[in-house]
Amino acid sequence: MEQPKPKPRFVISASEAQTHSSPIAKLLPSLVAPAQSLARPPISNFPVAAVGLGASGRIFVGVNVEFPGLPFHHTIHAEQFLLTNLALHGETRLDSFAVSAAPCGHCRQFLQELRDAPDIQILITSHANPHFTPLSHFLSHRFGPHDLLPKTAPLLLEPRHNALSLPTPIPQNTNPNNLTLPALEAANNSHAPYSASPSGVALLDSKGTVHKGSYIESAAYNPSLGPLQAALVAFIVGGGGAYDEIVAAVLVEKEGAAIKQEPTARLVLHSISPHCHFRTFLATASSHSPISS
Ligand SMILES: O=c1ccn([C@H]2C[C@H](O)[C@@H](CO)O2)c(=O)[nH]1
Ligand SMILES: [Zn+2]
Repeated sequence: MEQPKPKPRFVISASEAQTHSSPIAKLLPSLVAPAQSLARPPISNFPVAAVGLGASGRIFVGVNVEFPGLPFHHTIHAEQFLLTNLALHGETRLDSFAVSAAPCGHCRQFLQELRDAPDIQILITSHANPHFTPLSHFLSHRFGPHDLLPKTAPLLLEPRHNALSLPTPIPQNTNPNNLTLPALEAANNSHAPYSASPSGVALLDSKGTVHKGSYIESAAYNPSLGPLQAALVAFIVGGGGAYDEIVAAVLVEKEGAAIKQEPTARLVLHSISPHCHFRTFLATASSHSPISS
């Protein structure tokens, strides 16, 4: 008798991945089609899923997310979602991933933020003869972090602390939902070495769960993923449904920063959850901040 198909999930533990009878090279592509049902593409109706293996042995899923009523550049690509999901769970390396369609140029560029990016193995399940091929084959002559940063700078997924702090005390009446500290933590994890303008968002849903997202920059600037998008990834991974379940949001960004997230985050949030309460707090960077040196 055929086994009932397990429901697709965004994270699979290493021990669970090992209990599967198929080797990882077969398991990753086998999870792509079921994971496509987790995508949210109301405009294109083109669901994309990327299923990746982290260095810890855990398996992570990324899907595309589209926002009706907003310009296309707010879209989250499946590969961006995958990297955000890895960051959210403290995974430090992406080994390989299987994806339902060829990664676009924007995603090939976004993946350059990872250490040893050229070695990441990619399999496209919709191809006639699917097999793993290194990212360097998809994007040769890369432009990446090494073009702009010193070799020692932490890359995406590598441990960092941006040394941001908030003026104390934060008045209690401005912090009704305890979102400020999670948003500060997210800002301190943000990968923003090109602008030195880290930021983070914390969202509160109607069940009382907090979801954190850290802004992720790309060396090529435009493929960067905003802090609200990153927090929406956490909301979706955390089982969130409709966006109007998001009742409150806090953005933390750096005082006097070269780039500002506040107007864009407010606009996107207002569009997807019109009654959501939104506040911004400005953080100061200590003079020993690794990103301002
Ligand atoms: O590399 C890619 C290419 C496209 N898409 C998504 C974006 C949009 O939602 C839809 C159509 O382009 O597919 C991805 O997620 N990854
Ligand atoms: Zn893409």
